[in-house]
Amino acid sequence: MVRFLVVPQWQGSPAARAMLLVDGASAIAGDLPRAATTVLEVPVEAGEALGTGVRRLSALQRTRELVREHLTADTVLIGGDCSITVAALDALPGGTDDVAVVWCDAHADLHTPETSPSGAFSGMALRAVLGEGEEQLALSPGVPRERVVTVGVRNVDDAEVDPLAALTGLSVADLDDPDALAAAVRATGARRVWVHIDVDVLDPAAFAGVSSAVPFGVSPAALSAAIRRLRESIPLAGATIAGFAPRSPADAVDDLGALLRLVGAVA
Ligand SMILES: NC(=[NH2+])NCCC[C@H](N)C(=O)O
Repeated sequence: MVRFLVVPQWQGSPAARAMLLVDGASAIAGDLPRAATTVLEVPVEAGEALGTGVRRLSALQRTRELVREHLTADTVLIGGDCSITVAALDALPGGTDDVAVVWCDAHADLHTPETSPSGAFSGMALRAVLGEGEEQLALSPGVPRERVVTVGVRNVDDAEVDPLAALTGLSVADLDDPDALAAAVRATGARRVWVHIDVDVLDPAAFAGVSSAVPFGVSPAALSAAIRRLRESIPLAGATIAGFAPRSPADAVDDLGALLRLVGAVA
């Protein structure tokens, strides 16, 4: 049975109001089956960079330990900021040798501490999945780039252009074909797949509660259909739904339909 692990980490976010991610995590948690849900008590304080180029590194490390203690097979992680996926893959039962990673996100998240405009770890999260960047946080071994598929990335900083081009990427329009994602992941040869969803991959017209909205995203229906089709050919190793940052409880209610649709697709 699927377990939900709610990780209200905000310290990886570059947003001015990053703490809205904590509200987003609890709004989602309130709609999950209680018996299958664990809410982690992550640090509330900001933490320190400890001489690295990653802001709030100490808090991120503490949360990573907590994820390691609680992650089981078949876990759906609920964020929080999107860097919690790195913690999950680091602790994944069975390791990542047979795992493909599908990164659904408006942003490429391919910075290193040297290139990051913000010092926020969420902007470095996919790079850390590849095993690069700050070594205290990067996966070791990383997931080889041949086993990473990006979906809906459309806000790319200059330093991210080359590393993004080295990955297989599906555009928003590519998802018009509901089989495209399954085919791309099958081509990696992986036997399991981790699906990472930052909700900013969705179109802002369909989903408002994100810290930095990027126009021309995917529809909740197209993304859910692609994930369901994917799961018919490759089993999930787990999934992440991150980046929900509602401005108010009333706004959170507006987005819950789309969120539950995504939860239904991965759980
Ligand atoms: N998944 C996200 N919300 N990423 C935000 C990254 C924004 C920007 N590229 C940075 O590194 O600061």
